[in-house]
Amino acid sequence: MSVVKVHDKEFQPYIGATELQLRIQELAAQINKDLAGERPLFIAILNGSFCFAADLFKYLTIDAEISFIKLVSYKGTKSTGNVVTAIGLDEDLYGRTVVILEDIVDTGKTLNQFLPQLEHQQPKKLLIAALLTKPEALVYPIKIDYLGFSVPNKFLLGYGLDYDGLGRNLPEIYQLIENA
Ligand SMILES: O=P(O)(O)OC[C@H]1O[C@H](OP(=O)(O)OP(=O)(O)O)[C@H](O)[C@@H]1O
Ligand code: HPA
Repeated sequence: MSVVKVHDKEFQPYIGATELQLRIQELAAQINKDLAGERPLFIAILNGSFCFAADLFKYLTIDAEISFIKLVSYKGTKSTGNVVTAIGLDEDLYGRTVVILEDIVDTGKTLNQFLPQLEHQQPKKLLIAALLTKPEALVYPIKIDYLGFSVPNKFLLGYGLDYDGLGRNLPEIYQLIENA
């Protein structure tokens, strides 16, 4: 692994492909143990989570379903602020064990705005699996049930994460080199 340049910025290797896969296998093993017999519904939030979702799901050995949604945020009126709606969520969550799949919880804003919509449907359990989180960046507290890595507050790239549309196809995770 070496430094990569995407658009105008340089990124250094941060988490290798093997380390990623080993950690995701550990998360899957824990989920296999915790949710056996519950036939959980995994909801992966696009775009960024597609690599994490695909790999984690392949390591599951229990009965499980998966669905993909896209969140769209737009400016509301001053009184409502940003509103996040889901495109593509067809399943009825009532009484289900639901696991949200995210590549990264950064400020927590996305999930903070979206989770109430899911809770409204009264799932039996609403769990969160996130590959990455940046504790120093978290503004909206989110309880992550299955966490891959806690990382410093630096911009990351690769394994689904993009910089202005590019870099999602890198099989490992890179960190922005500041002032490069
Ligand atoms: O905790 P937050 O500060 O809300 O950041 C996390 C969100 O940001 C990224 O999505 P993004 O909106 O960049 O869209 P993308 O997945 O299509 O890249 C990521 O996939 C999370 O959904
Ligand atoms: O560090 C990041 N990299 C790419 N996309 C992101 N979305 C939230 N945080 C990040």
